[in-house]
Amino acid sequence: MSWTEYNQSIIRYPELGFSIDTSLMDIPADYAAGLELDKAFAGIKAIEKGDICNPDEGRMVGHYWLRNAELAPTAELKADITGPLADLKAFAAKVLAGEIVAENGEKFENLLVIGIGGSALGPQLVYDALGAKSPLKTFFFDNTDPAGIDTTVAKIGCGLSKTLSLVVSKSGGTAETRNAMLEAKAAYEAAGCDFGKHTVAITGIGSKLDDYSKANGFIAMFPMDDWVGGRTSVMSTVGLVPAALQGIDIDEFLQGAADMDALTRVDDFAKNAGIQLAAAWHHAGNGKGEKDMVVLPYKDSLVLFSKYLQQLVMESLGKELDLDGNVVHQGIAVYGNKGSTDQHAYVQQLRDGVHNFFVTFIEVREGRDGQSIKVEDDFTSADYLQGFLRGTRKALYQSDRKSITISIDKVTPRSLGALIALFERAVSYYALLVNINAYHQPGVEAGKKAAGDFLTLLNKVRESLSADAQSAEQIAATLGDDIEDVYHCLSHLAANGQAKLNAGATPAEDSFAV
Ligand SMILES: O=P(O)(O)OC[C@H]1O[C@](O)(CO)[C@@H](O)[C@@H]1O
Repeated sequence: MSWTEYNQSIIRYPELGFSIDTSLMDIPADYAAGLELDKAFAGIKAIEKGDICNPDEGRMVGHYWLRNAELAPTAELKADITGPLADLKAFAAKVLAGEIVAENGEKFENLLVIGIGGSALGPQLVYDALGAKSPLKTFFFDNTDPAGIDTTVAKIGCGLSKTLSLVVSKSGGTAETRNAMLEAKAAYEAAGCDFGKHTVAITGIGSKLDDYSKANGFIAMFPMDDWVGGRTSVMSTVGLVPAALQGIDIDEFLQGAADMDALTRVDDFAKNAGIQLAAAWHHAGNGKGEKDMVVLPYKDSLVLFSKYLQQLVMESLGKELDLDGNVVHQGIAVYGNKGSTDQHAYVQQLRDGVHNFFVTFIEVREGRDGQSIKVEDDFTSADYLQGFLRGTRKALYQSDRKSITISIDKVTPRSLGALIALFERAVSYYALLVNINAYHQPGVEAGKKAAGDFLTLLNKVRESLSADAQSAEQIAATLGDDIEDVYHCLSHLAANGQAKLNAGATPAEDSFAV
């Protein structure tokens, strides 16, 4: 790759301390000409002006308005953004000033965020990246795993009485979040505390959670709008309530995103990092996601960015049908962790093994805030980190492995907001280029339904247990259900003290009794 090509491939936004270098993607100069760029630019405008761009759910797609309420298509929608923003800032200020306190009159010292998917990943990323000096130590329940919940409760320990909980669910009906909330309630009650007096809801108006919050005397409820998707909700009340409570400058966070939005909505391919990122993904995977995206931030505080992008990209782009109903099985698989840590893990395969990916490096130019010691005569730890990034990038390219490098000066609310906005925009553009709805998630419903079927069967199996040991086959014959499904119910009951297992040599020879 020549110096000239590097200069032609890089886009720099000095006002954001940002650059993106696609030179190592080897994109032919005329590649963009073969893409439906006009459709993508027109599509983004339709999204931002409030068309129903999530047709399957009949919803607008409004996350771009969250950082610039002036863009909202009506005064009412604008007020739905600015009102809660002012309220949440006032609320956070009162909590941090000790004006809103725990039931025992003490200042809150901890925060427990209860949510899953888009209702957890954004707050987790923001806290990890920016929350080092948070006045509220923050914990998460992001699953229905009781052992995980126990571990977190043990970590909070006697601090539970000074812990403010946020229950976050757009739909207000997500089973994992409901379960985790009830587990939290039980933990507060075991500590002699009233759950409602320590808890805030963030949910859609009129949802089950909204009703529950009123019935249980929650401290407050912050609304979430149906035109914001879970995976793009970090700049709504979902991400901003916890961030404000953590003392993070949410105005800067929103401004970074607004600035990136402004720079990536221009109809000029040469200047638009969002459409160029989408085009790079398109080229890498032949418009069909044939290559996975490995995300490698060389900065510990961005370790969750790969996980965050995994939901943003895969839940948005992983679709069976296109907008015309054709079966397309679109998507881009995303995984990653951080550099240079991963150099001592899977980078070996990236360099030498199966060639099914491209890398997105995230470079943070400043090593640390402050002076560094020399770890060798001439070098600091930051020199090494930079050396490993540049070295890995080059070594991969020498073995024909492509990469994008995105650089920011440092991890700040502003740069994180800009990074998130860049990827949100690239996802929108990519979806427009390949003609899919990026804003629904029908596939998730199949798993939820199957889980419901399992629970129904679990009840039936539990009731059919008797003092006489029976095999899965016998119980399945009585119930008229699938033997393997019945067997898994029996195994689960036995592992959780609700059935007695007489182990045989094979699952068919196992038998179960009450
Ligand atoms: O905020 P909710 O409604 O609890 O949903 C949580 C997550 O579940 C999903 O709807 C998928 O089931 C995600 O899109 C979403 O982020």
